[in-house]
Amino acid sequence: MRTALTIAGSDSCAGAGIQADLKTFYAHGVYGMSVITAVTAQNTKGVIGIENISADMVEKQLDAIFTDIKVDAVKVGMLSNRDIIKSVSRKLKKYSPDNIVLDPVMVSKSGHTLLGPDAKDILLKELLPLCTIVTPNIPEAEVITGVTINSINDMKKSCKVIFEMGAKMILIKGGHLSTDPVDILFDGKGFKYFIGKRIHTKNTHGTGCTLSSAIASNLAKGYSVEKSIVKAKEYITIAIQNSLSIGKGIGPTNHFYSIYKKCNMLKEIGEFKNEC
Ligand SMILES: Nc1ncnc2c1ncn2[C@@H]1O[C@H](COP(=O)(O)OP(=O)(O)OP(=O)(O)O)[C@@H](O)[C@H]1O
Ligand SMILES: Cc1ncc(COP(=O)(O)O)c(N)n1
Repeated sequence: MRTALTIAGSDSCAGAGIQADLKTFYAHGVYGMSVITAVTAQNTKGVIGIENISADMVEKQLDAIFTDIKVDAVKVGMLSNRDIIKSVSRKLKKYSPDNIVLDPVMVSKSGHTLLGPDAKDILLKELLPLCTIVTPNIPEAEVITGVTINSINDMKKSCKVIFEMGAKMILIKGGHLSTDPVDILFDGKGFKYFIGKRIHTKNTHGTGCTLSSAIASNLAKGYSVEKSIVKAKEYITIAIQNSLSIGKGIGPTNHFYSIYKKCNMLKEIGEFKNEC
């Protein structure tokens, strides 16, 4: 079985962070593992508290996994502060896994800061160049580049700036556009466009976490970066279409629906015999 590791924060309501990542790995048939960088007290309405894990304990978790188990892909999410970023970068440099997807989480959908203001520079300098692909949303791309994004052209300009900073591949996600969402991939040579239809729902908690861990799952299974994004977009679209009105705020996406659909499909073609 292929394996994937998430290095991210815990979200107590499980719409985003470690919990969303592990659900996504599971739904993709990939063995999921976790290194927790912070514990957040969080629900669909917002973030109530954050307690960071010490950099030393983050390193111990990384050593525990990498000295024992082959990791086919890594997804990196919330990293909180400079010390944690330095530790994660050092260990990823040392163990050098084949595929690293960096979701540069900065602010939650509910507006809470998840990355210290002094941590951005070290993230870009130490971690960005180690990653196969970085997946900022529009506000994150604006903070990284200083380029205001109002159009597809602005997204393309930002991709080029992030490439110049040392990223190998950049996917700027269009969930925050006012139009239909268009995600743009740049590999230093050309652009690819992943065009979606906007699903009108308030329940989009954890969409970025889910997309990046779906990309990591597909990379772990050996798909190319482009194919991994196409398949991850299919997954997130179904998860948003069937998102859940749980709680009073921004509800989570629905991972179960994808598994359920897959099981029924396998049943139909006679390859799934057990109860699903
Ligand atoms: N309402 C929507 N309808 C269809 N696709 C969407 C919608 N919102 C987001 N997406 C898609 O979901 C993926 C994640 O994009 P988004 O811009 O929401 O990331 P994000 O802001 O990092 O998410 P989060 O911070 O909530 O985890 C992208 O592929 C985007 O196109
Ligand atoms: C632990 C953790 N990681 C990431 C996010 C971003 O997700 P969102 O933007 O949907 O709030 C979050 N809220 N919590």
